[in-house]
Amino acid sequence: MIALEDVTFRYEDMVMRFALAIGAGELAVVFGPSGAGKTTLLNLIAGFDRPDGGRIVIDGRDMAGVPPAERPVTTLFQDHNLFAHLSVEQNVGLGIHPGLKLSAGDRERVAAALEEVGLGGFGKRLPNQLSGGERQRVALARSIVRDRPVLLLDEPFAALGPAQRGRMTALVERLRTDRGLTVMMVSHQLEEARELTGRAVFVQDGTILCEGTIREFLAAPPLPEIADYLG
Ligand SMILES: Nc1ncnc2c1ncn2[C@@H]1O[C@H](COP(=O)(O)OP(=O)(O)OP(=O)(O)O)[C@@H](O)[C@H]1O
Repeated sequence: MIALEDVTFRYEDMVMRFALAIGAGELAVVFGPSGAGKTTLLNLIAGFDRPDGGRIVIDGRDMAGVPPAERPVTTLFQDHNLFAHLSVEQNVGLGIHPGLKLSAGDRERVAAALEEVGLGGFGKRLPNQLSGGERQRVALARSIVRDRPVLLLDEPFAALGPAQRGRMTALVERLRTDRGLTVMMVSHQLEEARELTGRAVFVQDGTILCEGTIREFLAAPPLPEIADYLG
């Protein structure tokens, strides 16, 4: 579903180089030190950054020249996901139509997505009338109505407490299995993904240093750098 073939990208003095292949319906947790290039990796896939070399193929299509809005990808960030002056249902509706012109069928899809993330009945509220976790669930509902096969998550739950983070991770996992989504999630807390079946991707100094299953990485970190990082 996602293939990065010798992709290079540079910020002034930092050169990054990524090669990666993720299958349809797979979960990959991307982790590694601050400044390693995790967000850049997601931005390259989403199309917010353009590679200097190499190829990115998503769902069998070369993404060269394809703008973010036309990629089969939706991205959820840590914050800045919602418009403060729009209601919850309007914010979710933006995932279907940027001009808020929603048909009756569209409104049903919005209501169904809000139910799916446990926010049925919250549609008329404004974002400032919600908790941080509820706001991120609204953003997740908007990702759902966009109906793209790839979901990229850049530490979207980092500002939440441990219990809330656990519930959000479980919700993402349910969406992945119910909808067959391919999910890449940046997280500093590999430990919190312990229960998930998926791949761990360790990024350091602008490259993928090592990959394995989440379980293997937690049970026996394959490199001293990873053991150091995990503490
Ligand atoms: N717009 C930019 N201009 C120049 N350098 C940048 C820019 N954005 C990021 N960088 C640099 O690129 C490197 C990788 O940044 P990136 O945000 O991908 O790291 P990260 O692994 O996501 O870090 P964190 O865990 O702290 O969010 C860092 O050294 C950063 O300073």
